[in-house]
Amino acid sequence: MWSTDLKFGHLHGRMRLCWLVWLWLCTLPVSALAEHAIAPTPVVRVGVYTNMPKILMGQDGQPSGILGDVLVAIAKLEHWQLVAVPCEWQACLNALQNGQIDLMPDVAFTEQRAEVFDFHTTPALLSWSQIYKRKGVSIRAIPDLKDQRIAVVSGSIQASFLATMLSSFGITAQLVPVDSFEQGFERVAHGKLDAVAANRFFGDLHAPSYQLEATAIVFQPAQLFYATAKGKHPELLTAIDRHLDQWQLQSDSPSGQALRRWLQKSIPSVIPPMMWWGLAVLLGLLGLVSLVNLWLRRQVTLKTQHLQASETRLNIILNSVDAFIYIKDRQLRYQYANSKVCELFGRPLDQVMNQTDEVFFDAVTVAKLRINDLRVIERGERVEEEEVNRSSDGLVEHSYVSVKLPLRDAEGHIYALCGISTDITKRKQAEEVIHQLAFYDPLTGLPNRRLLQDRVQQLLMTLARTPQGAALMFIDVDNFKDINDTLGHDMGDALLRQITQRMSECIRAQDTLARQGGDEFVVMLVDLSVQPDVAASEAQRVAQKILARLNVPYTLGNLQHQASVSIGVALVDAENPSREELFKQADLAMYQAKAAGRNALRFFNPSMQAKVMARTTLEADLRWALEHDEFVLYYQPQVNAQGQTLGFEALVRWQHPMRGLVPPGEFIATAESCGLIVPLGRWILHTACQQLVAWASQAPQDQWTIAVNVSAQQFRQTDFVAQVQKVLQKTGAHPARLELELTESQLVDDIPSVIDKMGALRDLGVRLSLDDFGTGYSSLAMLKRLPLNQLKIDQAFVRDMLKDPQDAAIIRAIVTMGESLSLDVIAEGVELTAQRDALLSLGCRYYQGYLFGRPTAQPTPCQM
Ligand SMILES: Nc1nc2c(ncn2[C@@H]2O[C@H](COP(=O)(O)O[C@H]3[C@@H](O)[C@H](n4cnc5c(=O)[nH]c(N)nc54)O[C@@H]3COP(=O)(O)O)[C@@H](O)[C@H]2O)c(=O)[nH]1
Repeated sequence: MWSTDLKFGHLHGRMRLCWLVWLWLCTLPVSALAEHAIAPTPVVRVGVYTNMPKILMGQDGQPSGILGDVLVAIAKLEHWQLVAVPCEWQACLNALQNGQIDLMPDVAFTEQRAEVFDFHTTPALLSWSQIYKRKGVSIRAIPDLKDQRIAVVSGSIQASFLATMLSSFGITAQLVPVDSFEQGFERVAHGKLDAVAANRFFGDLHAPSYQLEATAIVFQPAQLFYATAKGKHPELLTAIDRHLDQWQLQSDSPSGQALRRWLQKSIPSVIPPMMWWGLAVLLGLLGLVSLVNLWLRRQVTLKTQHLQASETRLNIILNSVDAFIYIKDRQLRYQYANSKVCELFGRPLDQVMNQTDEVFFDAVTVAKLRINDLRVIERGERVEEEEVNRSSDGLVEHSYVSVKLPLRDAEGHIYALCGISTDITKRKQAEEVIHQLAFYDPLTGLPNRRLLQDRVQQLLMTLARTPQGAALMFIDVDNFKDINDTLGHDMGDALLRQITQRMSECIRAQDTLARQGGDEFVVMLVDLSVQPDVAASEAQRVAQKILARLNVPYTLGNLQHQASVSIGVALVDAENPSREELFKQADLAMYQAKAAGRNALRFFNPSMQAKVMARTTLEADLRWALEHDEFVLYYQPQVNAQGQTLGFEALVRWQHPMRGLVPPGEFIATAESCGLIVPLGRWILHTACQQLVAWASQAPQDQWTIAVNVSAQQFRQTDFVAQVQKVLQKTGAHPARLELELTESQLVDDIPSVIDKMGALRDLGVRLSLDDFGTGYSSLAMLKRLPLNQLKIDQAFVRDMLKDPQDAAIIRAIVTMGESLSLDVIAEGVELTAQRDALLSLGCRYYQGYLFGRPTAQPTPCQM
C-alpha cells in the first residue's frame, strides 16, 4: 500500500474503488520485463520543462518527477539512452514538432495537437485543474468566483477552459494572466490577487509553502501522455503503451512507485478530513468523467471516420453520376458543384465556388434561371422544368431537365437550393430530327401531308369558335412526269424546289404551304374575309399571283424550262363538313382546272366559280371603264328648311356601253376589293372640283357645295391629304365648297392618325361630313375629338321614322348631339313631305332626298 492509500483507510470501499479506477497506475512484475531482448541502445531526446511534481530536470541530468521517473523506468527496460533537453513548455512543443527532440512528456490530448503529434493510447497520468485561494478569501463553490481576481497562466488550457466555464455559468470574474504557476501563487500569497488556477499536482505540492488553500472548485480533467512528432516514432509510443498496460495490473509497478514517491512529497502531513471526503468524491467523479471522456473520444473518432468514409463515398457517387448537381445559397452563389458542373464551366471547383450564373451563362439564360431559383429560394417551391442554357459567350447551347429543391435548416428556414440537371440536348436533337422526318418533306423542307392535315383540322376547330374566311388550294404541276422522264429526277427535284421557293413568296406568314407528295402542293389560306364572295376573290388573287409567278421560265442546269400549274380552290368555312370532304373538294376543283387546259384556276363550288368569274370580268371591265372615261358624276341637291339648294352630293355612275347606266351599288365593292377605288376616287374628286370651278363664275351657284364620298381605302392612303390639296390646286376649286363624306367605320381604327388627317383636311379649308350616321359605333367622346362640320343621318332612320318611334328618337338624339357639338345635321333619303316636317319638328334643318330632287347628270337645284 502506498502512503496516500493509508490516508484513505477510513473511506468507504466504493470510494476507494473510484479512486483506484481513476488512478490507473498499476504495477507489473519486474521479471516480465526480462522478456525484452536487448537491442542496440537508441538515443531518445526528451523535452524536460519544470512542472513539479509531474516533470522536472533531475540532479543527474535525467528527467525526474512522476512522468520523468516513469520514463526513466521504461527507458531502462527498453535500453534507450535518454538525453534530457531542458526547455520551456511552448519551446518544447515546437522542438518536438520540428524534430529537435523525440519525445515530450506531460502533453494533454487535444484534437488540434493530434494533428501534429502522435500519442500513445493508455494515459500516463490523469490530472485536473483546481482553484487555490489565499486564506481568508471566501471561495467555496463556482458562484463564489464572481468578481474575484484569479491568476491564470497566459495561453494555458486552464485559462481558456476557466473562461468558458465561467461564461457558461454567467459569472464575471477578473482573469489575470501570469507567466507561470509560481508567479500566480506568489501574487495571490502577497494579496495582489484572490486566487490562482493551477494543475492539481503543482497546486497540491506548492500551496502549503505559499500559505494557500485548495478550494473544492475542480475543473478540466485531462489525460496526460508522452507525445512524439506526427509519424516520427511509433516504436517509442508502442513501447510506452506496452509498459503502462502491464503496470496497470501490478501493485508495485514503477509507475505506482513514482506516483507514491512524488505525491507523498506534495501532500501536507495534516489534511482536514472533510477535504479528503470532498476530494475523494471529486476524484471519483473525475475518474468517471475520464472514462466517459475516453469512451466519447473513441466514439467521436469512430463517427469521424464513418463520416469521412460516407463523404468520400458520396463524392464518388456525385461525381460519377451523369447529372449536373449543385447547391446555391440564398444569394444564388454556388456552394457546391460536382465534377460535371465544373467540366461544363471549364473551371476547377474553387473557381466555381461563390460565383453566380452571370459568370457562366449569357444574360437571357441568367434571367430565366434566376426566376426559377427565386421560386425555390423565396417561395420554397420544388421546380421541375426544361431549361435551355447558353454559355456566356453565346456559343454553346444545351437543353436540360432540371429539378430544384429548397434546402432547409433544423428550424425549417431555407438556406440554399439543390439543383440536379440532366443534359437532354442529344435527346432534343433526336426528337427534332424525328419531328422533321415525321412532319416535313425532306426535299423541299415544307410541311408534309400529315402536318397539313393537322393544321387543316386545327383550322376547322378554330372556325367553329371564331368566324373567319379560309381556303384550301390544291396545286399540281402540269406535265411534271414529262420533266422527270426527259430531264431526269434530279432536274425534277430542282424544279420542285424552285416552285416551292416561288410559291412561298406569294403567301403570307400565317398561311401554310405544304407538299402532299410528288408534284402536288397545297396552300391553306387563313384570315380571309368572312363574306364568302370577298374571301373567294382574296383566294383568287393569291392563286392568280401563284399562276403568274410559276409561269416565269426556270433555269434547270443549262436549260430554260417553262412550267405551269393547275389550281383547285375550296373555300373553308364553319359549314364545311369535314377535313376529308374539304380535301376532296379542292382536289376535284384542281382536276377541273386541269381539264380546262392547265395553267388554270377553278373553284369547287360552281356558283362561287361563276361569281368569281363575274368578279374577274367586272374588275377587267372597271379597269377598261376608267381608262376609257366611262364613269360619270350625278348630282343630288341638298336643301335647307326653306327648300333652298345649298349644294349637291356627287354620286358616281358607270355609263356601260352594253349594260347602260350602272349604279354604284354594282361596282363600288369590287372596285374597293381590287384596289381600283383609289384611282376612281381620284377621278371623282377631280371631276367634282372641276364642277365647283364651273359654278364659281356666277351666283347663286358660286355658293353651292359638292359633297364627295371618300372610300375607306382612299382615306387610308398616307398621301390622301396631299392628293386633295393637289386636286384643289390643279383645278382652282375653293376648298370651302368641297365637303368630304367619311363613314364611321373609316374612323375607328387608329383614331389618333385619323384625327391628324382630318385636322390637316380642315386646315386646307375643306368641310368634313360623317355619312350614314347612327349605323356605326361613334361615341360622343370620339365625336368630340373629330374636327367635323356635319352629321348625316342615315336614310334607314328617315325611311321608317313615321312608323317607328324608335327611329324618331334616334334622329332626335342625333340632332341633340349635333347641336351640343356645334355640328350641322342633314338627313338623307327624305322622300315625303311628312318626313321633312317630322325632321323639322325634331330640329333637323337640312335635307337630301328624292323629295328635293333625284341624282342627275346636270346639277339641278330644288324646285320646291
Ligand atoms: N366611294 C364612293 N361611293 C359612292 C359614290 N357614289 C355613290 N356611292 C355610294 O354608292 C352607294 C349607292 O349610291 P347611289 O346608288 O348613288 O345612292 C345614293 C342616292 O341615290 C340614294 N338616295 C338619295 N336620296 C334618296 C332617297 O330619297 N331615297 C332612296 N331610296 N335613295 C336615295 O342614296 C345614296 C346616297 O348615299 P350616301 O352616299 O350614303 O349619301 C352609296 O352608299 C354611296 O355612298 C362615289 O362617288 N364614291
